[in-house]
Amino acid sequence: MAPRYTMTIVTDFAAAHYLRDYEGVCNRLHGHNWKVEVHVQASALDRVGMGMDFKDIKDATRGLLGGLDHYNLNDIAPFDQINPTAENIAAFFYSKLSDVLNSDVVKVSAVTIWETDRACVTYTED
Ligand SMILES: Nc1nc2c(c(=O)[nH]1)N=C([C@H](O)[C@H](O)COP(=O)(O)OP(=O)(O)OP(=O)(O)O)CN2
Ligand SMILES: [Zn+2]
Repeated sequence: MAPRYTMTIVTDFAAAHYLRDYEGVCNRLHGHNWKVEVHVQASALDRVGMGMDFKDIKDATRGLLGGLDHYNLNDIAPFDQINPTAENIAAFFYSKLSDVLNSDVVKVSAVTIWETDRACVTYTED
């Protein structure tokens, strides 16, 4: 069996949003403290014995958060064009983090966005 290690970090950001074309109160401006879980898989360890340093995953994720934290997401690309749903936010993080973290042995495997304490979306790709 080939080894597989999954590293997970959790961070968060606060922002406002509203949902376009949505029947319900969420079509009005409101805010969330979104929790962002990033899962990264490695098929081998480095010389230290890590699949990927948590710090590197957090730094990459927080680099993206800086562009969202305390903004109205509807004002910020791509959410000025696509709805800032948890699904679209999860796909956004997955794509951006894959660009900077993926290598021959490491791959972003999933991003989970918790919109509230009781509701989340996980984005993965086959
Ligand atoms: N599949 C999705 N459903 C909903 C999303 C989403 O992104 N993906 N988003 C919303 C709204 O943004 C809303 O703010 C969150 O709704 P909800 O989970 O219902 O939040 P509440 O805390 O108000 O709900 P409770 O009933 O108090 O649990 C809606 N749906
Ligand atoms: Zn909302």
